[in-house]
Amino acid sequence: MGGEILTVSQMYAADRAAMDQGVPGTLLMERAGMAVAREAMQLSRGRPCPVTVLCGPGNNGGDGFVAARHLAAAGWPVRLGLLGERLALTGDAAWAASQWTGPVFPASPALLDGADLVIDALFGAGLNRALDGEALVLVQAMAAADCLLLAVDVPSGVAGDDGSILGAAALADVTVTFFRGKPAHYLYPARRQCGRLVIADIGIPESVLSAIAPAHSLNTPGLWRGAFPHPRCDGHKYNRGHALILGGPVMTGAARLAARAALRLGAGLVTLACPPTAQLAFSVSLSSLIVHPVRDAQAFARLLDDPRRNAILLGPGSGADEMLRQATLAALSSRRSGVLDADVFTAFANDLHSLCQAGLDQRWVLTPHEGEFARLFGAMPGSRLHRARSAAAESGAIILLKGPDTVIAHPDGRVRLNTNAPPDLATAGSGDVLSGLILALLAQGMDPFDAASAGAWIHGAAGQYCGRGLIADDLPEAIIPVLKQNNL
Ligand SMILES: NC(=O)C1=CN([C@@H]2O[C@H](COP(=O)(O)OP(=O)(O)OC[C@H]3O[C@@H](n4cnc5c(N)ncnc54)[C@H](OP(=O)(O)O)[C@@H]3O)[C@@H](O)[C@H]2O)[C@@H](O)CC1
Ligand SMILES: Nc1ncnc2c1ncn2[C@@H]1O[C@H](COP(=O)(O)OP(=O)(O)O)[C@@H](O)[C@H]1O
Ligand SMILES: [K+]
Repeated sequence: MGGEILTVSQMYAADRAAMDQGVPGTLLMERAGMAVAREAMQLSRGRPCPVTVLCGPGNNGGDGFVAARHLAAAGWPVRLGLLGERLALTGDAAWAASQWTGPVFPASPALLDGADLVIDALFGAGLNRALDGEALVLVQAMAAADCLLLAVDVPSGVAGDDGSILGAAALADVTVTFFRGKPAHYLYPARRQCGRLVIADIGIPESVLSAIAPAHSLNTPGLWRGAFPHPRCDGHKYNRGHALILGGPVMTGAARLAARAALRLGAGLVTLACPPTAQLAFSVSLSSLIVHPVRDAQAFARLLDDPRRNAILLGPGSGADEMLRQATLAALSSRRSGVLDADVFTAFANDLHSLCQAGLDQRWVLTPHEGEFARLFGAMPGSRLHRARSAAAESGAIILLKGPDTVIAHPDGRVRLNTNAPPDLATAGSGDVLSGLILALLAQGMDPFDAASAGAWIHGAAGQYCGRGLIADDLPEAIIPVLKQNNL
């Protein structure tokens, strides 16, 4: 199954396209409900246990009716509660209810008493306003219940497109969705509420995707493996790229981490330009690093006269001063590619305009965390997905918005969501390693959107490899095993 991510309206379009190709809606719902029942049986380890299915007024509820029927047929004692009137059900959901021969109780928290497993089929893609009244009470009761919870499509209360929670959503053990994942399955806070995600095949033909042309996908190696740089057997260090990093006078660790990561990921040479006062600190840190003292931004700009220095990183530990501003503007006007990180966002706070005027475009990757993002782009409304997309469109650059659910956005509207990063990566200097990884790939000529994607994924994989107790210094050392294990 591909890593495309469908918005709610795209999922409805996929349903419609499947029906247009002759797959009846009732069959889609039957398969959806069967997939839910199958997971419910697995969750209860194949041993029949008391199940409560809470069904809502739409097709999510319809899936619940189908799942209830299959569970009951397989010997699970099922109680079914419906929010709303049975006679008010329409379409496929009405059909699904007609196939259920057991009693239909009014949905109420009391139905959860004695259940070992609850199936949350209240609302899925059709949630269009914040939960309140009875619906909110039911979701709160599920959240408080001491039993296994399986969510149909999404935990009810989750907004499918942006991962926000509209009022409340219970923490599911498993969420079963259909055909493809939706943004909420990968974006916090909703991602946490989903538990383990199962994507079930319900017979929607893959071919419907070509007309839908999803702009969002999971960041998987399949997207960029073919473009991943490898050393040529007849090559030399210069055709593996020469990366240039601007270090600063005080926080030298950040640029050192980035440099180490860039060397490990295959940049042929890495030059670190720094104030003369910091030369010693950089020189003793890494023998394979070229250290170049620069007194001012003009001296830094002169390093760009050598066209072999083909990728630039500014920001980590650079110091948010006028020198960084001028060096950044010089780098942008040199028509190279590169990464802007950390102090650049402070030096250009609320001044995206100057970066754009100097030549910011899609050869550049910006890697802010939330705080840095707000510094450069101001307080934008909306989800992280929406904001990263808007910022990419506004700046013309690749935006990699860091966090547990890193969003990588291209100005043309494409978005990749990176989901392999463990929380252990939330440690000082880990972002500097990430910018060094992306820098190395840019230096080796990789397309910037792919370089950002591959860098984020390898960063996550390195985090997983190190596991608990990792510090940022460990990450560059994990690059060799990560590359080996993943045939990169
Ligand atoms: N063939 C298919 O299409 C397939 C679809 N599939 C399944 O369908 C699901 C989508 O179904 P759906 O579109 O019917 O939406 P659903 O999530 O059931 O909710 C709609 C209802 O909820 C109500 N409502 C909304 N917000 C509310 C609130 N805050 N508080 C209270 N009520 C609220 C809303 O009321 P209204 O706004 O009309 O007043 C309406 O009655 C999808 O998630 C998947 O599980 C699968 O079977 C695969 C095949
Ligand atoms: N909870 C988390 N789960 C997974 N990854 C995380 C989490 N928190 C932070 N990260 C990742 O760790 C890195 C931290 O970067 P950053 O905040 O720039 O740190 P620093 O400035 O110290 O280098 C980013 O790549 C971010 O995506
Ligand atoms: K649900």
